[in-house]
Amino acid sequence: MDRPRRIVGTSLKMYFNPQQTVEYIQGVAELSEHARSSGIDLFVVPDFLSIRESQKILQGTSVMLGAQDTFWEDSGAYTGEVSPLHLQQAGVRIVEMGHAERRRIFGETDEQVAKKATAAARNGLVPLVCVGERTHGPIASAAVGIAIEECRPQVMTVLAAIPDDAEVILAYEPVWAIGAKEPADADHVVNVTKEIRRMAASRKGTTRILYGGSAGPGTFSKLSDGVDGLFLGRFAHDIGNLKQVISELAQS
Ligand SMILES: O=C(CO)COP(=O)(O)O
Repeated sequence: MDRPRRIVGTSLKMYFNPQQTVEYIQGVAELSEHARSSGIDLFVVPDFLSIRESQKILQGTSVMLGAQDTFWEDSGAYTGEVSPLHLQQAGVRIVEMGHAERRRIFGETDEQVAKKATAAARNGLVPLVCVGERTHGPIASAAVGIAIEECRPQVMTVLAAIPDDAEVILAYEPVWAIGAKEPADADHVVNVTKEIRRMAASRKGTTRILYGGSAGPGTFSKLSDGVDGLFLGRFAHDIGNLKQVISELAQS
């Protein structure tokens, strides 16, 4: 089966203030041509406060703008929430949901993630659904099975909810590998993501699978059997690293 286009992106989480975010987004905009000519899709996910300014900087480039979360209703009395319709109207193309930090700190459930993914797809946005096991099993061989069984409901609840032809991005981010010194072991990631790909094999819509968790330069080449790209955190704060990862995706 043909593999989809490779894709890399980064979420800024809550690391940068608005001024730092603008400067960073300008740096990403300058990578647009490098990504486009390399045949790599590129996205960046600033905080909500910076969405409009980021859109202005990125318009006319090939860089896709993302948001870090969304609500599942389009409008109404939902204090503090952000509408997927309004995100789409603001120029957002990709919406992240179910990140480990939101599951852990804010109690986000598979059912809520599925509702958010449905709302994103309904508004023409691509859901970027983060999945991953919380702890690493003590023995490498058993850890793969444990990870797959923990990821399965996270993936299947979303795939059962969204239209079969909707585009979706699944980011496999083992919770224990987020904020770590190094990414998860490559064999582990490839084995788990191959199984995640099987979970989505019958879908009509494009399904891309990313790896996230302390990823950076040097990570992708060992994972290319399993994933279509990377979802970067801290190691993309240096724009040079993001540029390097784009090159590696094009070469591997
Ligand atoms: O959570 C992540 C991306 O969503 C990964 O973050 P780090 O690369 O900083 O571990």
